[in-house]
Amino acid sequence: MLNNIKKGLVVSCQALEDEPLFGSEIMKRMADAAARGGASAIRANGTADIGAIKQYIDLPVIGLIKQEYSDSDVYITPTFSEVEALVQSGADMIALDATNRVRPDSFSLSALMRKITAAFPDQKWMADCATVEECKEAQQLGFHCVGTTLYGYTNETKGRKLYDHDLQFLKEVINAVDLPVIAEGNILTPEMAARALQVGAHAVVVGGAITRPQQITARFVEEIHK
Ligand SMILES: CC(=O)N[C@H](C=O)[C@@H](O)[C@H](O)[C@H](O)COP(=O)(O)O
Repeated sequence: MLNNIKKGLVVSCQALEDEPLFGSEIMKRMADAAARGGASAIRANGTADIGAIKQYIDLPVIGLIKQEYSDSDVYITPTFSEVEALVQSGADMIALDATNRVRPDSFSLSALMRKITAAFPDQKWMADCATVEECKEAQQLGFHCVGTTLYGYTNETKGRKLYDHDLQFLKEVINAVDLPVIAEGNILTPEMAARALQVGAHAVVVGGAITRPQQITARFVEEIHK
């Protein structure tokens, strides 16, 4: 899986229930469009979307389940039960929140990793991180790659964007770990994606700039009304 996406573009095809494109019929077509455009893999949320995409096109899928819990801010594949569902859905790699935030039931990331790697020894794991320390920790815990997915989305990193200072955070992560580093989060243009690969990212994930037309429209509207 990681070899297949090397220096490639992973397109994140996600629409939540409150978004206009919500629904597996639409997401599988979005994934088909990405495949026809040359994507090397798809990132998708939820077993319904993942199943539909895997049936419809022939690309590897990085799967996650966004699930909110009242006792935690962690919402990307927070617990064993989401992992179990993702394994059954056939996701080729599973992405989990690997931040240092408290997880549901205060179950630690290291305990969760022990449990899931024992239960599903052949599965590949991607760590969605927000800090360099979290990426280093993820490497220790046995993840196969790390992503910059949550940079700017935790209290500790609020207000920051991956593209700040010519991708400084991404470069720091690449220097700090030996694992493949996936550049993900707020990559808005082809030039930014190319730059992420140029500075050493293994692959780049682009979501909203390709698959969330409401975000794309809002950027156009903001620019023309400046
Ligand atoms: C922070 C969070 O919840 N990120 C989610 C992770 O799967 C998705 O909502 C993003 O679309 C994805 O990371 C790609 O990023 P962007 O859409 O910015 O290209």
